[in-house]
Amino acid sequence: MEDKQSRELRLEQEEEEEHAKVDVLKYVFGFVEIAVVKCAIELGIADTIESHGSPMTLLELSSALSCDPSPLYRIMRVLVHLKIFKEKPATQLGPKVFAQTPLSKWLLKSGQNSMAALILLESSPVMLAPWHGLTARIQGISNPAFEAVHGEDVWSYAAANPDHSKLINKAMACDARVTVPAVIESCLEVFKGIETIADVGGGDGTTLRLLVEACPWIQGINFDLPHVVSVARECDRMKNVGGDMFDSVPKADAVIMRWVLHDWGDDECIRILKKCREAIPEDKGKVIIVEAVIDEKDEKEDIKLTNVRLMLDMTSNVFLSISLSFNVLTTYETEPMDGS
Ligand SMILES: C[S@@+](CC[C@H](N)C(=O)[O-])C[C@H]1O[C@@H](n2cnc3c(N)ncnc32)[C@H](O)[C@@H]1O
Repeated sequence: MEDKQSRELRLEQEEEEEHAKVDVLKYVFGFVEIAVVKCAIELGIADTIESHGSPMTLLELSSALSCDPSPLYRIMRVLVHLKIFKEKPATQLGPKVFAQTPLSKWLLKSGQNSMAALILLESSPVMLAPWHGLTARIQGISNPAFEAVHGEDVWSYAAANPDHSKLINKAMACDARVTVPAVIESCLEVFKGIETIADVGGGDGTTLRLLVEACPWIQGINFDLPHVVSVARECDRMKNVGGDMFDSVPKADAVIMRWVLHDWGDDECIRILKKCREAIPEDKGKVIIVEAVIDEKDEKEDIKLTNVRLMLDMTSNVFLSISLSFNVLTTYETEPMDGS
């Protein structure tokens, strides 16, 4: 006869098998979530409800978006299931309505908290195609998968394709608008005493603009590839300089790099850091790195953030040279170089 312990173990295994039967279907249809969210952004569903000023019925929404109500309803049903929008029950006076949630507001096409550009970048055909080369990449058969598909690395491709470059810059800017104020608020001490700072790989200058606005004692240089800075915005106490960080970095009291090193392998990171070291004063220079860090030993980590860090690391693996990822602000005070 089965004892209590064996019975419990058997029931636990049966339960796990039941869950697995359903869980595996996530991988059959996983791509649909991204496609539906992308569609919601492209249609401007969140923007339409926002400018309407109150929740909308299906007919109001379909008329505002010039869509057939039936397919729109099916998209809305998924978006409600994903808790991106809320469906509020019908009242005596009218039918059910669709309302914004904190999550749908991240899908607005513009504004302080918009992540739309980053979602549109990552779900663009250009960025999705390389994922088909992940296996070959892991087996070491191919170059970074982006190069294998597009024939050149991400940055050369962006230089030759202004629309894609614009999408990258917009995507980076929307993330910067969210993370940079948090970095400044929690690490203001780091920026005290810095008179000039170069943002290396600074994109369209959003990070630096937020920094000089919050720290009026700082003058900034936004440094990036020439095709990027040629379309970057100018603002007070900040200028744009084009160049290649593997050749040299503009001289300043400090260098900041946000989301740059994770794009490169160890050898390239060392070359970039040496150029940063040459650009700052011997005795009091700073290199400030803002990155995602995977801490495999931290068992108390927020599981959702760990998920984001691991996924970000996979994008580095597919698109670029191999690297680990970081997510904290780290500063290195300068020390005399020993030539290594
Ligand atoms: C992931 S983006 C980060 C943008 C920006 N730091 C931010 O946080 O929004 C990486 C940036 O590095 C720039 N970059 C790539 N290669 C470069 C190079 N050789 N010299 C200077 N910038 C480079 C890219 O053009 C891009 O703007």
